[in-house]
Amino acid sequence: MAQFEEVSQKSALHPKPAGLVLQYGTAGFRTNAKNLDHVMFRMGLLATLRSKNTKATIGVMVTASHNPEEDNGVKLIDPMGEMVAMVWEGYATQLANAEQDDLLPALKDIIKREAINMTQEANVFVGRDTRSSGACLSQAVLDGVSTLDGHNYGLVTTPQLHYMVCCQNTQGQYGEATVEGYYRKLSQAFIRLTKNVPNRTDDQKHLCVDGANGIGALKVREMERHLERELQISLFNDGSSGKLNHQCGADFVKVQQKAPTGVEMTVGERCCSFDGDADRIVYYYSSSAGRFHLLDGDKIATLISTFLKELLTQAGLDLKMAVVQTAYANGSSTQYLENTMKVIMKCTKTGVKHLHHAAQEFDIGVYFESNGHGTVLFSKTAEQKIKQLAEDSTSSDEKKRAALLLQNTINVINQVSNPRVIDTTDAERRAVSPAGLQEAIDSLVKKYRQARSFVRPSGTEDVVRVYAEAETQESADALAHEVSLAVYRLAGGVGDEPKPLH
Ligand SMILES: CC(=O)N[C@H]1[C@@H](OP(=O)(O)O)O[C@H](CO)[C@@H](O)[C@@H]1O
Ligand SMILES: [Mg+2]
Repeated sequence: MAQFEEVSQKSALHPKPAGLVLQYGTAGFRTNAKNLDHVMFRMGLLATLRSKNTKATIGVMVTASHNPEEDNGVKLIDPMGEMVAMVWEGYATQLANAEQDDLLPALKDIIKREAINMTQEANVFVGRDTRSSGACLSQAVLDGVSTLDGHNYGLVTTPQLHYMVCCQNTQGQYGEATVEGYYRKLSQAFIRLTKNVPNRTDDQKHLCVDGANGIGALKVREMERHLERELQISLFNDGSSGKLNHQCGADFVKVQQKAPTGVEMTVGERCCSFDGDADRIVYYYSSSAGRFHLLDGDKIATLISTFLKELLTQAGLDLKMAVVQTAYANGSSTQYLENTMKVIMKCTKTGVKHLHHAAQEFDIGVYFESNGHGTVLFSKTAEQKIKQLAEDSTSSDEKKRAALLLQNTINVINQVSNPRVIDTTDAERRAVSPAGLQEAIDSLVKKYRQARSFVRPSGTEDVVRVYAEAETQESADALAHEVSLAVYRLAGGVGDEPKPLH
């Protein structure tokens, strides 16, 4: 077929370095930008197939999120704005790793397995963050998508591209598939929501935003114009001089537990940080004693679910709400939500797609990773019940007010999303191999008060991650070090022995 001949010719312009092997991990492909041209071209091909296969628009986001500026990556977005289906992650890996001569057979294999009708039209939306390699790499994606079937949105955040894909596939029901449409929908809901907050002070209208020197900075500037001064933003790390994610951004703040470079915090001032593609957020402030307080994903989930629970009670609505976390959630947040707030709690594997799927099982599913990825999902039934109540002329003022606040909350939230020897179970909280590792961790944990620890292979880097929590910082550090040594000993460590953590 002519289509395949064209693929053959074009793929020669995007050659794969022989022997290079990459894996579609938790957040797609991610590595040094120099090694990604062929991957981008091939993801353009794959997104086209996925679009024909689902008869819907598919998104391709070119980003390496919180990683250094020199890196880049790519992730695919499925029709409703969610992460691409798991079996297609496998196809992505096959296609990215096929040597030059094996590309066509690999492509034909996917077409056959999924019984794809090649005459079906395709539509692919492409977006990228601010990395300097992004323009060329998104062009390589578009080379893979036939020119008629692609739309390049250029510079957008990951949540914006998810939103646009979802709008396109719901014929505008979710909103208008443009960046302006995104600002309008979210800012109008925000203004309505905050106007209903009694006695909102000027302090509460002010927010310091660390843009991580990336796309979040550009887009928050654009959005500010729509907020009618209901939110006044002081923007730091706007990309005009600093380097992307360097000494700033959500990951830096979460890991270092301190303010990013460039943000001058006054006591009690509200601050927040995005990551490199603005799909993570963490908040922080400093108390009068100069102590740094972080509001990470665990705290955000706690605040949101408490707020929603209050409104549900006021509205008299019987909706099933759950909070979904991962093994990284601080044990006290889980206990507080479960025992004090009486919220249904779920724990899943690391990675937004796992949390997202678990959250979909409830009328209202609040999900957050500790590092600040997350959102709230409302089922269709929940949305309908809330709408009915808001429009019901016979219900009391209090109920109506609560229902209206819930409605504005739904609209202010962008609901669409965004190795090897060690094997784990129980949402990655226990290791089943290598033999003896879990027992070793259990006996180390027993030595400390209020302690938890687990290990798991990262889904985005070639490392094993060690997590530890305990009553004091010193105990947590000591436990982390001891568990790292056990991993090194029992999982056949290579390279340097692990060093104590800070
Ligand atoms: C401990 C941690 O923060 N892990 C991150 C990280 O995954 P790893 O599988 O741990 O490398 O990157 C993922 C994608 O961005 C994110 O979803 C996840 O939360
Ligand atoms: Mg990110």
